[in-house]
Amino acid sequence: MNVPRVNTGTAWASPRRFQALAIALAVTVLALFPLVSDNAYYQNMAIMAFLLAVMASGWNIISGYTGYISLGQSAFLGIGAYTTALLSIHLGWSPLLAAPVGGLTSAAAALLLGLVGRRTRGIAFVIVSFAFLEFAALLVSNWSSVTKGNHGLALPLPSWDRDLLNIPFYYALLVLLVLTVWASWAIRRSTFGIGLLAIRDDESKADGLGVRTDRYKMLAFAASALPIGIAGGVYGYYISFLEPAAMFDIVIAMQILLAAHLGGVGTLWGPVLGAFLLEPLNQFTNQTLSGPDAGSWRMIMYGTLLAVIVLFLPRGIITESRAWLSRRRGTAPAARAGVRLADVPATLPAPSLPRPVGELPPGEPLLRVTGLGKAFGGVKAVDDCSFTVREGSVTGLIGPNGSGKTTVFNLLDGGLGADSGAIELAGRRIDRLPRWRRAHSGLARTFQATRVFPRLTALENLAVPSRSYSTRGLRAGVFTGEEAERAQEWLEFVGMGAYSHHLAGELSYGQQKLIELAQALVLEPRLLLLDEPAAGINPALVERITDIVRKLNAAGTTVVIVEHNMPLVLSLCDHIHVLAQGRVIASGPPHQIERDPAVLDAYLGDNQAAMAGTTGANL
Ligand SMILES: Nc1ncnc2c1ncn2[C@@H]1O[C@H](COP(=O)(O)OP(=O)(O)OP(=O)(O)O)[C@@H](O)[C@H]1O
Repeated sequence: MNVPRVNTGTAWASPRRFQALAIALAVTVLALFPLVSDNAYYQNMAIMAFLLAVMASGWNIISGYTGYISLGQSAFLGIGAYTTALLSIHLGWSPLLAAPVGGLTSAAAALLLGLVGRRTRGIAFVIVSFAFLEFAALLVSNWSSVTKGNHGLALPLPSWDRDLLNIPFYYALLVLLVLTVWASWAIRRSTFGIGLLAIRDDESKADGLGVRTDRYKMLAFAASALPIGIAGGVYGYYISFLEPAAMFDIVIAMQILLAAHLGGVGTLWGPVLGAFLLEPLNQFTNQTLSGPDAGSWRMIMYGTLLAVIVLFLPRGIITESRAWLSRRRGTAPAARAGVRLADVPATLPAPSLPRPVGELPPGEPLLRVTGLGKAFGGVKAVDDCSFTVREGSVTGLIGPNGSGKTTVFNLLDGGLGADSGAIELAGRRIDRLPRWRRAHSGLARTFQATRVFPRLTALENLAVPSRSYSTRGLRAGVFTGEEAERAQEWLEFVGMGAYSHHLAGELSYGQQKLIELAQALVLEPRLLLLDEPAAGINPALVERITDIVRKLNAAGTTVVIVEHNMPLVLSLCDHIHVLAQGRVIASGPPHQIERDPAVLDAYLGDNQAAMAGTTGANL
């Protein structure tokens, strides 16, 4: 099965080809420039532009791809520079050879910041990253026995022929820039990169789909700091004198942010373009602003510029111009509003995995929940809750609003930790397993309020839960490989095959529900938890989802449904558990449950007569 491709125009004039030509031309011009001109001013400007581009591209990996906005990334420039300087001063290493060690030291330091990133997100992380920069500056200032503190540290002067001037620095940083952009491209095209983008859009959801988010983030932090640290080593050698105030400067962090936002955060070339556009301005301010207030004026200027960009060019030059071009050329995926979805195919995509957990002992339920408890402050949302789910069944979990159904799902999939009780899947305790491992143990779920990754395409959404998903799966070509084809098959199974290249955030609520369902199915779960699959969608879509559930069940998937739509529950489920105040008050087949006095009482209090006429309605 082929993944549909977006029309990118005639081959000879396609934007992709135009972009490749422009890049090749720019790299050639930059590579030849020092050979045809010995203008030191422009060479210096290019060196500084390369430096900023490397830093902005590195920043883009953790902040653009992964969504952890860091104000501390310039600390890695300083760490790389100081490591390089100390190695060259004390061990006599050539600074250009010591610079990669500076990069590795920065990557190691980034892991420390990453440890904080395991627990902190959003604005709190921005503040922590800024504190990290300040901490690094203070450490270097005060550790004078090693760093010479505020007196500064002098590096050896270049040993090469004076006629070569700055050419070795120029090429060292140009090569580093090319490598950084290449690494950035390879990451973006890998399953690892898709995982980072998923973390950016919804980290806890990515976790629930089997992405090892902690490990991914740590790797992203290290990958982001490595090139910046190497660049720091080269830059330190270039300026030959290091001072903490200059090397750990918040103004550099601002420039990185500004370059990335100007070009386009999260894009491959945006940070590079932004750096090249910003550098002339940096040079201008260096020449015109001097004196003790120069730093403050620069901050005011960069801050204002950032505000202007965020207001008038929020997605940056690259993304805005791409959107404009595709509107003009009509290459955006065609709007499909109101288009009828394709029928659900008669058969499921062929399974690609062996059963994730062992065969069940005879008589053993697939899911056994025993004495589960969860309290939020004084509210006992789930209280000594016990039930089982038979393999091959479609089991309903119903109950009045606030009875704890969603909390039970959250405890099952590991989104919440239980206060007490045990959960066994196929005879194996899973309640102490991390969330991603539960997803890989055969458990998948959908959410009451649908959660897709809005800035990923439908197909990329389905690449996130790929089973081979691990850092070992770091490779390019996710869009054309076997995984993309399987993802496409699942999209087609739910009727969304024609939408593979649409951004999930631009699809309708019902379509997003189907994408989320397909996403869960890519995991090939043994137990599928559906939280209100029929809520907020039209009857035709309810019928489609019912059809899908029946087909999945016929193929061997066990399903647990939380739903208020009673006709759906009664027609689809072969067994029902009723929750009230966090515990199971009744269990049985649908015909028994709909007449159970305890159930009627839980839903409607004493007004049981009214209930007699409502079994066909939503509860
Ligand atoms: N994160 C939370 N913090 C505090 N209280 C919570 C939290 N999540 C759930 N609760 C409380 O736990 C109880 C059970 O909520 P839950 O969402 O599990 O019920 P539900 O049966 O799924 O309800 P509904 O049918 O309305 O979706 C409610 O009283 C709710 O307010």
